[in-house]
Amino acid sequence: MPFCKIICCGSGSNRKEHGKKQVTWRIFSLKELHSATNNFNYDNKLGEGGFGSVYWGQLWDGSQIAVKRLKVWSNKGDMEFAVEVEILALVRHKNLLSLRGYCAEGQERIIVYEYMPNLSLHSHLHGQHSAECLLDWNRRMNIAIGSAEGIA
Ligand SMILES: Nc1ncnc2c1ncn2[C@@H]1O[C@H](COP(=O)(O)OP(=O)(O)OP(=O)(O)O)[C@@H](O)[C@H]1O
Repeated sequence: MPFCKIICCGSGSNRKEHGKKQVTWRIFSLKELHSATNNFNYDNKLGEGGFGSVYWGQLWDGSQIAVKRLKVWSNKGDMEFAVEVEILALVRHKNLLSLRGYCAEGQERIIVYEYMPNLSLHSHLHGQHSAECLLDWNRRMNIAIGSAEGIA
């Protein structure tokens, strides 16, 4: 899903706050992101998608971020990067992941998002947390409607 990252598991009150606050994005330096992620340390790795690896990081002000780093520079990767940044910079919705900014230095292409704790919806539906999570049909319907609202 290249440009519509849907928030699924953040805490309710934080999500509302983020929905109202018009958080603006900015350009990050590579140095700042190295420092925030402990040099893209393996221990900070949250996961991996088609674009590249995603790392947890913390900025100087204490705020937590998720840092997605393009694995190998290519025209296709560069295009995906531009599309995702452009769209996320334009849209703000409580059910969409907020863009914190990006970094484009040399061949590095990095997208910085707000950090979403509590793992992905996929892991709650089908992964290791599906047994303990107990999502009843009511909650599943609310998630489906919330996702549809975010996409719309
Ligand atoms: N903002 C975030 N906060 C917390 N974890 C995240 C965040 N973004 C991504 N992750 C973690 O990193 C993993 C990979 O994210 P990514 O967005 O690359 O996945 P994808 O949608 O499958 O990939 P792609 O669309 O690039 O093919 C996610 O499954 C999730 O565990």
